[in-house]
Amino acid sequence: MQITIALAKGRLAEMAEDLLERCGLDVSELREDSRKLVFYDRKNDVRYLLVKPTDVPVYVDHGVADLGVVGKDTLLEAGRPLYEMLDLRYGKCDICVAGYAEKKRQEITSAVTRVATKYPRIAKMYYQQKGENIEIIKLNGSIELGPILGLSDVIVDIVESGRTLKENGLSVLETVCAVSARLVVNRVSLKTKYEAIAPLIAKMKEELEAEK
Ligand SMILES: Nc1ncnc2c1ncn2[C@@H]1O[C@H](COP(=O)(O)OP(=O)(O)OP(=O)(O)O)[C@@H](O)[C@H]1O
Ligand SMILES: O=P(O)(O)OC[C@H]1O[C@H](OP(=O)(O)OP(=O)(O)O)[C@H](O)[C@@H]1O
Repeated sequence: MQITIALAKGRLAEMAEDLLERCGLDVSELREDSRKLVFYDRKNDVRYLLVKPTDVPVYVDHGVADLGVVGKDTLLEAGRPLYEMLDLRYGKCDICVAGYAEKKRQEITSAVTRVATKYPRIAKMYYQQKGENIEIIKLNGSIELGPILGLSDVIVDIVESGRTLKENGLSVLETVCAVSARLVVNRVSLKTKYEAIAPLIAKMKEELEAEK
């Protein structure tokens, strides 16, 4: 029974390949420098799709992929009804509210806090919880520019080392949540392909335990 795994391209790809390899899967096709988007491990009857991180939850939710590997940030933002099976413990970072430190923040004059972010859903949920009214300004990258250019008061973005913030004169003001890569499964696939999926999840769990 073939299973399809959607993998996020970019930062998280290599670590996902390493983990799959340690679980006995053949990822050699994935490691080839090609422009292909679909890869196979024919021996283990696994098909891999290499897609944009934000598209991983889409493929898994639609059942085109049975499993997916993607960051918790992307999952929260997608808000799709997937089963999150494992915390893979790599790709670690935080989602934070960042901006100018207190002194400069007092200079903010806008009535409603303007929040620049690539994560409108997460930002909305976070401020709703706090009972604060905000205006979201959706950006797709270089989010730190928001407060610098006065486009926004703060940002909600990923912080890993903190270097980008520091080099742009900004600081973490609040931590929204911790992020790491997760294994997600389509709800129907978990039932219909249980015999193929369960051993793979068990093996991944074993590998992650051995790492501790
Ligand atoms: N320093 C970091 N910056 C951004 N993402 C990080 C960082 N550290 C870990 N991650 C994780 O890696 C994922 C982002 O990977 P990547 O940067 O390849 O994609 P992206 O820039 O969001 O995608 P796209 O190419 O679609 O813009 C995030 O969703 C997050 O889970
Ligand atoms: O705390 P740090 O280690 O500096 O990492 C955080 C930075 O990395 C990410 O940007 P990315 O490199 O994905 O570029 P982007 O601005 O295009 O999103 C994120 O949006 C921050 O800007």
